[in-house]
Amino acid sequence: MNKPEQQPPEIADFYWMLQMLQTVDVGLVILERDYRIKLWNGFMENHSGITNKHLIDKEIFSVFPNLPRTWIERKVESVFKLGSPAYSTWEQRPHLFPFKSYRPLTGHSERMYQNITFMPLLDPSRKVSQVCLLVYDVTESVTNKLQLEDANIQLEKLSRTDRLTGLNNRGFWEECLQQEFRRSKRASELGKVESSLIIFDIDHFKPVNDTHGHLAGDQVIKAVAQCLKETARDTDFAGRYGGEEFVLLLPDTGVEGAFEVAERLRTKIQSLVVQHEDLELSVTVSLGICDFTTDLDSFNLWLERADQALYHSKHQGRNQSSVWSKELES
Ligand SMILES: Nc1nc2c(ncn2[C@@H]2O[C@H](COP(=O)(O)OP(=O)(O)OP(=O)(O)O)[C@@H](O)[C@H]2O)c(=O)[nH]1
Repeated sequence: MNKPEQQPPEIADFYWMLQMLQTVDVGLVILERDYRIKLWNGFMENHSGITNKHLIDKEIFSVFPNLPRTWIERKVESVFKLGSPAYSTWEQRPHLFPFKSYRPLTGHSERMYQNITFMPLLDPSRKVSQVCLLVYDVTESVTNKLQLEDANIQLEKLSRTDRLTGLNNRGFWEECLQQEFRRSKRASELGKVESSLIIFDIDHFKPVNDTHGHLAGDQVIKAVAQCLKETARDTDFAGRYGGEEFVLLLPDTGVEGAFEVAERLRTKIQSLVVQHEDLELSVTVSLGICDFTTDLDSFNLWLERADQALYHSKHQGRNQSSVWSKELES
């Protein structure tokens, strides 16, 4: 009987190590001092579609001309020079090798996210003779992280948005008002500040609900909100303050400008025709305006004064705009 051929222990070790390098779920690329490829393991073969034997001894930039050469050279040269590893995370560079992402869970991400380590490999005299690039596929954890961030952004947006109208809700809008109040207070110490507030309310809204139902009322609220969105500038802050009460904060706008905006809003809403089933509904609004003045000691007082002006409009017959003045103080 033939005895199985015995191999010297070093050769056997070499084989199992080679198999491990080939099958490990991390990309391994070994580069010589002159950037020739010495190893391109199974992971790299599978994801690039190019086998080790086509790449071996070829200069990496000649086979992958789209690689960021200057960046790689900077990393590799530092490893040769200092003898210590260098790193790159997906946050700095999402990928080095543009491999497709195949993971079913993360199907929406087109490319594999990669963390890269550049490892020095030492020869027997302890000199760095080669550099090994370890390519980690971090797509799954990155995608989870990005999805979580997306969800948080959506949640934050939802938490400050009014469901029915899509306007800023009362809580978030009040935060904006507080901030604008603080900004105006600070700026007023240095010079003149202009900033105004409009609050308005749909006239006789209760009968709309009572006669035509809540859904009809909701349609009217949505249409008024749309007018408000169309009238406000990008730098203004529009919000739904309560049921049929709306607010508009106008930074860098004096009382004359705010009055003009209020009147534009009022006439626009007056000419609205809201379609609900076979009904055509029209409404008007009453508005109150108050500009920032240095005697205001809180944002609440600013709001209160605008509200006093709004009630003046109501008492004067509705469908009109009023500017706050001392005489309106109750
Ligand atoms: N459809 C609908 N109605 C709402 C909503 N929020 C508040 N309301 C209604 O709005 C009405 C407000 O009525 P009032 O405060 O009496 O005011 P008004 O009838 O507009 O009278 P004036 O403001 O004095 O002109 C109430 O009937 C509320 O039920 C909402 O989201 N949808």
